[in-house]
Amino acid sequence: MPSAHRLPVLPLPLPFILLPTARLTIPISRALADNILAILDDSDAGQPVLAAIPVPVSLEPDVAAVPPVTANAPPPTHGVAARVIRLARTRIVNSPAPRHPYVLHLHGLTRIRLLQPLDLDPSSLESLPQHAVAYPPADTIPSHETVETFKDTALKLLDRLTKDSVQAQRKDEWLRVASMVEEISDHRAAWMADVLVASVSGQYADKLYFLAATEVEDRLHRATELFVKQLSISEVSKKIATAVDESLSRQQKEYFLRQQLAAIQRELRSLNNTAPGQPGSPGGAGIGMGSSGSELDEDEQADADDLADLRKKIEALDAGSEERKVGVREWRRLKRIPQGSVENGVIRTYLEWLTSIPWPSAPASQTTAQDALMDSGFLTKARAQLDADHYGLEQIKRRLIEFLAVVRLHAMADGATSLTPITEVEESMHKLDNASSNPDRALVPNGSAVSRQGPTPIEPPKRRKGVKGPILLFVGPPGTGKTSLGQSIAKALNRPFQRISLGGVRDEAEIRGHRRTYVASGPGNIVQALRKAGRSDPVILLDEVDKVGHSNFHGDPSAALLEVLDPEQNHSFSASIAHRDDHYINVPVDLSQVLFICTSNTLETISAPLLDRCEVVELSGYTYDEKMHIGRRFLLPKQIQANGLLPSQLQITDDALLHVVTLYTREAGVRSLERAIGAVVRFKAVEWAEYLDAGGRKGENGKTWRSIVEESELEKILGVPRWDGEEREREEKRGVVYGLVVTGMGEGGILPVESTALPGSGRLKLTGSLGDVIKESGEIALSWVKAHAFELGITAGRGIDPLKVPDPIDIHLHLPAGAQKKDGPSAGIAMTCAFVSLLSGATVPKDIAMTGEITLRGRVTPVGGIRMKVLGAHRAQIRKVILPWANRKDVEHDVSPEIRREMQFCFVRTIDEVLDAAFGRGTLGWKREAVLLESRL
Ligand SMILES: Nc1ncnc2c1ncn2[C@@H]1O[C@H](COP(=O)(O)OP(=O)(O)OP(=O)(O)O)[C@@H](O)[C@H]1O
Repeated sequence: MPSAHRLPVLPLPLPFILLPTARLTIPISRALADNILAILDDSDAGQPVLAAIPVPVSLEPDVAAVPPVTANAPPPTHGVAARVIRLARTRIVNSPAPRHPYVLHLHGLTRIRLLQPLDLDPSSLESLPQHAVAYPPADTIPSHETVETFKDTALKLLDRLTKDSVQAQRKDEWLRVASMVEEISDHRAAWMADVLVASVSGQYADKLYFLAATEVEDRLHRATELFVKQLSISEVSKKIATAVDESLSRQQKEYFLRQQLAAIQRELRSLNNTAPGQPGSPGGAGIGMGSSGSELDEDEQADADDLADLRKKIEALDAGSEERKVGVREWRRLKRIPQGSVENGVIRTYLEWLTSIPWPSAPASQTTAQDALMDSGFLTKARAQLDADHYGLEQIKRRLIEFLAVVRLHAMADGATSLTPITEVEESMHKLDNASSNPDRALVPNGSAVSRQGPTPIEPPKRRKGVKGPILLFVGPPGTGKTSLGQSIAKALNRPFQRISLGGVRDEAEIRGHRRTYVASGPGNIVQALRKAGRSDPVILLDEVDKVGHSNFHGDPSAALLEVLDPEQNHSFSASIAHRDDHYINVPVDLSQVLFICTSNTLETISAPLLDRCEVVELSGYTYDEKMHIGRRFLLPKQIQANGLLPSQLQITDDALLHVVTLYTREAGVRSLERAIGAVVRFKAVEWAEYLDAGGRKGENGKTWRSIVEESELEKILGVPRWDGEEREREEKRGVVYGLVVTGMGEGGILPVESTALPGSGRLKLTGSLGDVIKESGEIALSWVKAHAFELGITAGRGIDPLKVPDPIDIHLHLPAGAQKKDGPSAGIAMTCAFVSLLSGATVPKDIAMTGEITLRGRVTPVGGIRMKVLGAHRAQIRKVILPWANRKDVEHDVSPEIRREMQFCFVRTIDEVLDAAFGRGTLGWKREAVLLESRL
């Protein structure tokens, strides 16, 4: 270096390095900044030039002073002359003062060399010692080959950098540099080398080595070496990245290949199955990978099979239908979502539900149901079915046959070209029914009754839209055959039967399903029933509709139920299909083909809108006689079969059965009778088994086997009779009268009305969980008795309060079974009789029971539940019932002739008549003229 000059030396600590043409920003200490400022102040030119010399000393005191890469590096004498562009103070808010609070911006100008190596004492790094520097000679023109090699390598490196750049802007920059390199002339090549080496990343030592190259030729060689090294580094990293990528895609490839393999195995297996003649063929054995595979492979296989099944089911859905669209959409989502994820499972479950619902479009077996309806002998067969399953219930069976006839007419009207309004059809049905009292005659749609022996063949309709009719509501106590009647209707219609228990349903979602956003969501019970039925036209029995919850924070289940029982669809011939949504399925589900039947124990708690949609069919309960028949003809054979005996192996005598019916059960239905008969049959089955075990001769205790069950054996089998002596315990007592009630379960029975007098001040006390209406009835009854105390012979003169004279008393009236709530006006006459009995001393016989509402003027007005009450009274062995005159028609219509024959009915209009009927004429000291006189007043 020929010329020498003195410059302040700025040591560049590790890892900073500045090349000619490049720019650099470094943090510096306050002391160094002060020194630079001092130079700036002295400088005339404004931007002083420093000698920037890279030194192997770190800015951070704890970093090793000389890193290994620089161990063989030349001593710190080489650097660049750098112009100070800017000195600034860094501002970091709320932070302690940094050790290097200033930043210095430098611009590299040209290579220089210190004539004396720099002292690496740390204190000298803070000062700017003046050093003598030498400038290199002016650049010569390098050889063309050297330039070409340099350009070649540089372009390769630039190409790699362009390819590896992720950002588009960076790519463009590299491309621009590459085009510059291509066009650079030989004498500018060395300058280009400085620019490129400053721009590409490289190791500190390599750059230091490059900086020290003062000769042009040498500089280009060193730059080429550096590029080659850089290129190989980036190629190696690329290779590593590709290798990682490849290993990932190999896994994917393996997965797809496995899937294909599974599909091929499946196909081969089905081929083998269809060619039973060559099960052991070499080809087949060779391919039989399934046999050598583990059970884990089988699991995978089963999973793939399930998916294939699901796909087939979606493809089987009617093209263009809503369910198909949703199915396809969800299937696509399923394919996108990784297997084993929660979402995947959720979609699969949904698709399984969606495809398992019997959509009307599916190739359904409704034809069988339709054929059954179109069969001209349909009603005869239906009647036979009802008779085969149920004893008695004549009126109900007649009503059901009417119902089925309407269903049939609807089905046929659907197929007819002009649609008849439902009312007309129903009217014609009723006319037909009235015209034809002959049970041997069946109803046909053309409005005439014809003999069953020669039914007119009916032309099947061209179009089939399912069958409709009013919604039946069976109301009655438990065990009276509501469910089994529903089953018989389903059998008659040749449709599947499903029962949905609505008792205690509080959550709307139980009917409508949960939205799919809920974890473990699923469809509602209507859709579940449809799936179980496997057809879109089942008979669905909605059990205990009276016990469905009303609006609460879980929604409104009764409103959801109403929607299911949409009257629009059930009371019209409209061809439109009523759709009801299930929140989970979220595709309109067509319920127009479903025949809904509801059951309930009582009408009281059913909401009015629901009641409005239903045709009520009341089942009141059975008499002893009917129970005997049901027991013998239906329940006993059923139990014998259920317990594995033969009819010849067990007989129950009439006396024994009557004993069971009367003394072991008292309910309106036959459920406990069925249980009791079941217990008897099981007892005998055990005896029979023991008898067989003992060699077929002697049974338990050495007795021989007896197939006949007699009355005397019952106590041993069923225990002490529950109702034995109940009648005997009933007493004819002053102040006690028997009323008639219907319980919340719809069961009729008798209820004692007890009254007693105790010292007091003329007050009435009423107990027994009584509601307001029944309490008011009690007050009316007492007021009437007080007002007529003289006429009844209770007081010696008019205007005397029997509760004050001769002694002041209180009356306490109680209705037992205090835990059960009681209300209603029907105990009016019973309470009046109880007060009269208590105050007059006359008693009402214990086999008399009564029901009826009273008015203050002494009139008796009608009450409900007569049939249930009368049946209950009959079961309780009451001989005489006192009923309001206006209820006469109920007894005539609803009470069977046997019961009417066995019991005495007194229909009364006034309390006078009640008292005569209850106490017997002449028992009370009536002063009737006075009553008449008062009546006239
Ligand atoms: N008239 C009848 N003839 C023959 N069997 C009958 C008759 N009535 C009821 N049963 C039988 O009594 C049993 C109980 O009847 P079912 O289950 O239909 O009663 P339910 O009214 O539906 O009772 P719940 O209200 O408790 O559901 C059944 O086995 C049924 O077959």
